[in-house]
Amino acid sequence: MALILIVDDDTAFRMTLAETLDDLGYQVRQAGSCEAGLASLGDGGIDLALVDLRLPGDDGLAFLRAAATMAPGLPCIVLTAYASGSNTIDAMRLGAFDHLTKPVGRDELAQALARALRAHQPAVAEAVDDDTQAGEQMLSNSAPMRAIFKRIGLVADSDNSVLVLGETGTGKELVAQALHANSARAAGPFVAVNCAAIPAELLESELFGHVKGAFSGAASDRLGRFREADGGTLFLDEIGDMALPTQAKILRVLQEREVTPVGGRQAVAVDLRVVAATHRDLEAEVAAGRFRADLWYRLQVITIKLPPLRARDGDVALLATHFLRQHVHGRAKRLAPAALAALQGHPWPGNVRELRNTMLRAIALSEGDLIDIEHLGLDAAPLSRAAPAPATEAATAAAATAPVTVAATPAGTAEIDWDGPLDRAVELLESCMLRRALAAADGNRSEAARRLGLSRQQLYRKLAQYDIE
Ligand SMILES: Nc1ncnc2c1ncn2[C@@H]1O[C@H](COP(=O)(O)OP(=O)(O)OP(=O)(O)O)[C@@H](O)[C@H]1O
Repeated sequence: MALILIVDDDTAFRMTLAETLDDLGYQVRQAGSCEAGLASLGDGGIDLALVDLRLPGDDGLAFLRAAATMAPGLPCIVLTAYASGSNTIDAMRLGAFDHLTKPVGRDELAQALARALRAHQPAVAEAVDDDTQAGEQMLSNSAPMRAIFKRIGLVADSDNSVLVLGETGTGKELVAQALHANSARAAGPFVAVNCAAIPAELLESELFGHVKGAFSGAASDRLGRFREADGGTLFLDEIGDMALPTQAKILRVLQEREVTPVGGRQAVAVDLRVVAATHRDLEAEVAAGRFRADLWYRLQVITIKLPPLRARDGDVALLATHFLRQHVHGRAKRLAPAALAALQGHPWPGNVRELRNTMLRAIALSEGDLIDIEHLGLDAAPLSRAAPAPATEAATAAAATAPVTVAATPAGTAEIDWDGPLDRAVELLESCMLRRALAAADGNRSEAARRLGLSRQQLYRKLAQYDIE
């Protein structure tokens, strides 16, 4: 019978957990602190440890660190009341086998224990620099995101390229930052380039730099993003939007590990890790001849695919309250139950970014301390709703004082044939949303792009595609 050590300072929780473990047929030892847990570990015989991350004094991470030396290979499952990206990532880097969020269901616990005891892998403990924190916290309590946090923890230290996939606003940049912050390169620079936002003719000089006089306007030498990221991580966002000739050049740099600035003769060595991201289906782009297969192979050595927000159980409520707490200054505001239900029922095509913007707008629009359904600006029928909320706080405030009235458009969503071909329906929806966003932004394309969560280049392409003036 396996002997399980529970390390948790919450006596009531520990007792209940011990009873459940007893019920499941395990022997149990209990400890209320990191020190007591390590002492118990020193007594020997422990097959697995269940460890709360938040402990008074030395915390759960300190326990994991010490356990890796005292009992290498001991499977540890981390328990927290509140799973954040960084604590899961840290725990996984320290060799934790799994991560469970309290309250822990009996079935979930039974499965996790069975898995951990079966695998009983040697711990992959490595020294962790306590200062390595992702800039912004990635929050989630959902199972698919917990799996993502674990993956980040496991691959952060490798130097292989990582391809981050996922719909717009799912947090791809945050993943790239977390990979960097938890890697051995954390002390080096993190340089992000949005490949879709830079005109194709400038992208090369932006990425590889140029020498003075390389072209008219090149008044001085420019390092370029690859060399700026030397010793750190280069994040190539929207790589699926990059032109084929630039793709060829990126591939060469990744192969040779050196860059030649535009107009320069001398190649310069670079030492960096590349993380690329796209909301596009790169495999389909490869099949369509718009993305180089050899670059795709090289980038997708490690792939992290973020689930859309609608597939993250419980996260809408968690994130909505988080954004409320983060952005309400002064008197606290709370969400009415109907507003929470509306948030939970919304499909969130713009994912976490759209939720964040919706909350910012609601905060600006609600005068009292209650955020109700009318402050959210979510339409009952999600597919015919207006463009997503503005992206910046300034724009949010502006939108709050100037409510947008949008004229009926020639290509309204009412024309969509719901039983017809999907392509046609998507085209109608897109062109309708483009027109509405342009109307709402008084024809200002930058503002319309922001409302739609597109780069200006993407917007221009779409306007041309639908022949919209
Ligand atoms: N799990 C999360 N917890 C808290 N904030 C999040 C989370 N995921 C995303 N965000 C926030 O949502 C916004 C969008 O995130 P991010 O820019 O990383 O998405 P993205 O997938 O890179 O978007 P795009 O495809 O448009 O480039 C940011 O403000 C980010 O801080």
